[in-house]
Amino acid sequence: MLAALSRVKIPRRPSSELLLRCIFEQKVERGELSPLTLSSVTCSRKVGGVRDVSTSSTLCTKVRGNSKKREMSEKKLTRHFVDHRRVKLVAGSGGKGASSFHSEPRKEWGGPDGGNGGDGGSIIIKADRFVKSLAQVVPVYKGEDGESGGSKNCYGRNGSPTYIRVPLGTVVKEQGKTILDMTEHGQEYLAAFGGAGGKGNRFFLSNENRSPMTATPGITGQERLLQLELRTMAHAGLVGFPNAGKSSLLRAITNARPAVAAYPFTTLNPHVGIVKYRDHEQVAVADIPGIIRGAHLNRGLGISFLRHIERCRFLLFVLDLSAPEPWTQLQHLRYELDQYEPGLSQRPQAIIANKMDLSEAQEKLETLKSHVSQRVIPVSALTGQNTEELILHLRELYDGYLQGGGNG
Ligand SMILES: Nc1nc2c(ncn2[C@@H]2O[C@H](COP(=O)(O)OP(=O)(O)OP(=O)(O)O)[C@@H](O)[C@H]2O)c(=O)[nH]1
Ligand SMILES: [Mg+2]
Repeated sequence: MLAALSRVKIPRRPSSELLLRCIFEQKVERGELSPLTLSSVTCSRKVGGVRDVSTSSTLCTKVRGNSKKREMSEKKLTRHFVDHRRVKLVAGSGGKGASSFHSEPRKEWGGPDGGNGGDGGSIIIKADRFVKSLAQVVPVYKGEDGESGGSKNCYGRNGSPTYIRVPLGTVVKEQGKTILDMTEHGQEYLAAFGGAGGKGNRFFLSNENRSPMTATPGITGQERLLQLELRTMAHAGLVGFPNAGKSSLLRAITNARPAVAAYPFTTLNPHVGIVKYRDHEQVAVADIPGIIRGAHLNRGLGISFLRHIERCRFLLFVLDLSAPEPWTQLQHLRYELDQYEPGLSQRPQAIIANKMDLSEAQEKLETLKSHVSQRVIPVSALTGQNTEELILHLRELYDGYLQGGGNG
């Protein structure tokens, strides 16, 4: 029996992918995980060439690299990238005040000399542009306690503040309510106040009471339970059903390298790529994992990614022209976005008809155009065909956003 079993070949890769996906989806459902990639940003920093619309021939891309390598990187990123954390903060307590009396030879009644306790250390959340994910944030932070006061009027040392460094774009929430948005490098938020130090008996010295015995304990530090949430900060978001070719398109127009494969939910984390223009303007484009019907009810990869779309200034709806009715895809996508946040689908947008290299695409493109009022940009992410028009339109959207008071 065992020998027979050992002869059965079990395909290794598909099962491990399935396992990874199951684990991931379960974690996302439980709200423990909704990773978003850091690498993409790092990738995009590596971009050497400047995007120039007159050199469209360089835009043609192939799906490069071997699939094993890409898969590895995606797994690695899933493991290391964290965009959601619940943290318990307990600020340091104040040190207790001392109760003592000065005494030395020939000066027996020197009076009270108990010093005050030091203040407890506060906990401060600080935005840092060098931090790229919430992976370093631990579940519990305990502030440093203040030291107790001593005799001879010695004051206790204050507890030093504890800093929690978070990436730009982190939203701090308490009981589901947004408290603040960390958008600037160096921005600080005093999240939990340290307790005040207790008073030593010297403090209670008065004309009425020349030898007070009283000394007070320090006050306990503030306790809070906060949620930290990291949202993608990209100008444009590629929104589409799984397999529509979003990742391929990001590869075609930027130097980011998200994984591309012929099965749905290849992309598990948003990737950000940068389109560079000759005048040094840069537009960040995010490849967001595929959205399916019912995503607003947390189906598929669910709500966690709709959260990232919310942050994008404009949307690029990517439609798969090899699908039987690409225009229904668009309706479903809009519906999902609006269910998540009313009006979200009305952001400045472009409709991208992808996979134009396929034979039946041209016909469907005409039908699609008759179904929608917005501009439709036909492209092929695989061959790079017409990505130039997309890049130009992206710039128009970006300029429109800047004129509308955006600060990039
Ligand atoms: N023929 C053709 N195939 C394409 C084109 N763009 C993407 N594909 C193929 O479509 C499949 C899916 O592409 P991806 O870029 O992974 O799609 P995606 O939208 O990122 O998918 P998810 O990450 O699963 O949401 C891959 O097999 C691609 O090679 C295109 O323009 N033409
Ligand atoms: Mg993808």
